[in-house]
Amino acid sequence: MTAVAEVRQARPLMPVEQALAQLLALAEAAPIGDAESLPLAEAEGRVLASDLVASLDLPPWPNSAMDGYALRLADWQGEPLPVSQRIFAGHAPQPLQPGTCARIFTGAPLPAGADCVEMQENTAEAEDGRVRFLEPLTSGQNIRPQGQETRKGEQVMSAGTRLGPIELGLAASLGYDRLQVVRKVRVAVLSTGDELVEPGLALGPGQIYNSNRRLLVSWLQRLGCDVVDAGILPDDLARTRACLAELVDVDLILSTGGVSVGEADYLGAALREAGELALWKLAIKPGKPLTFGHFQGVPVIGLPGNPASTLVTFGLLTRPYLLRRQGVTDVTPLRFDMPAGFDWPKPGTRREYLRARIEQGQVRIYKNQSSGVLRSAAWAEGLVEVREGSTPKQGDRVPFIPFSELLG
Ligand SMILES: Nc1nc2c(c(=O)[nH]1)N[C@H]1C(S)=C(S)[C@@H](COP(=O)(O)OP(=O)(O)OC[C@H]3O[C@@H](n4cnc5c(N)ncnc54)[C@H](O)[C@@H]3O)O[C@H]1N2
Ligand code: MOO
Ligand SMILES: [Mg+2]
Repeated sequence: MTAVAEVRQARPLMPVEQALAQLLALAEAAPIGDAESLPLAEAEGRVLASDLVASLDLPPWPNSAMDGYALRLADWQGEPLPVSQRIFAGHAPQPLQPGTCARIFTGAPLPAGADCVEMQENTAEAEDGRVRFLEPLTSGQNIRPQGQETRKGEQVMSAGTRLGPIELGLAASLGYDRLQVVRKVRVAVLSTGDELVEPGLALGPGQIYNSNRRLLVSWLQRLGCDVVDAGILPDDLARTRACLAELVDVDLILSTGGVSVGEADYLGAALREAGELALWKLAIKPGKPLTFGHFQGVPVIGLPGNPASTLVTFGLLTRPYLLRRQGVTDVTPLRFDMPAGFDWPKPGTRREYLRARIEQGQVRIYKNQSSGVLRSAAWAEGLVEVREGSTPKQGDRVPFIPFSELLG
């Protein structure tokens, strides 16, 4: 059968879960093995290459959780105690003199011999500057013990953790100024289509502006990828082959357009020729013709050209693939079950991802869900998932995936 005859054949659509599982398995088979050491300031968005082990106890010594007074409980018989020292954060205390208390401030080291801190609001000044404790006291109160957060030698983050502000803060709290991270994934972005013109230039007849390139390049940069802009590729089989053959030193070729069954859709043909088309046609809407293959050993993901299809298939399938190649285990976006603020009477044969937002606690969908309408996504705050065959009605709970789960 010729390639053209083959693509004209109807074939069953692959369920989204199955496609994702296959993509993740392919990602695991091609891990980005190299690591580099980076200062914390440059590590945001990157993936930890090795487990991070605490090099010290945290906190390194017992300290006060309150501004107040430290004392030894056994020294207190209900009478006011004299103050024998003042201890500020960042300063070393003297051992506590028996029969006295110490003025102490939040974060200051507890003096040896003290086993209790009382907040100043529960004290009163007595004669000679002594301190009267007004409430019952218990041993250990308001003390943050040494190692309460982390013990030296304990694993605090595992390889494959993505480093955001919180993880970087945690590494800093343990004194790390550099981390071993997986090297950046190199992704070539290719926009296919005779109709495409870059913004800023004049449009000729039949032309439109290339929006997918900007969307993908910005998104990939957020994901910590090294982007190679491979420009616009005209709809031509020979040019497609030649272009793919040049992109040899990348980890992934990510193209848009040219994956459906039109006579100017050449990406699938080029991959089919090269004998390595692993995935094509998914039960997803938008995004059905998503394509995965290899060209001369380099993985290629062909996203459908319609901008909303590009967005959905990048967010739900390509993003997890790229993260898994860096060793990230948890690549599943959170979904929140929310009451539908719409009726969906017609059951579909593909899993639909509708551009939606939350209004008054309900999921509302954009009026025009055409895959060519990127404005729907700009209006939206996320995607609502409608499963194959299901017909949610007003008030039924539907899974909502916020864009914030996908964009970073
Ligand atoms: N006979 C059939 N036709 C189509 C089918 C089908 O099953 N049978 N599927 C439709 C679906 S679903 C989709 S999605 C599209 C996917 O098409 P391609 O991936 O081949 O993309 P193109 O045909 O090249 O372009 C589609 C659409 O998107 C616009 N586009 C492309 N690239 C960009 C870009 N970088 N920036 C902005 N807009 C872009 C392009 O102009 C087209 O309008 O196929 C359906 N057809
Ligand atoms: O699957 Mo296409 O992406 O609906 O327009
Ligand atoms: Mg097409």
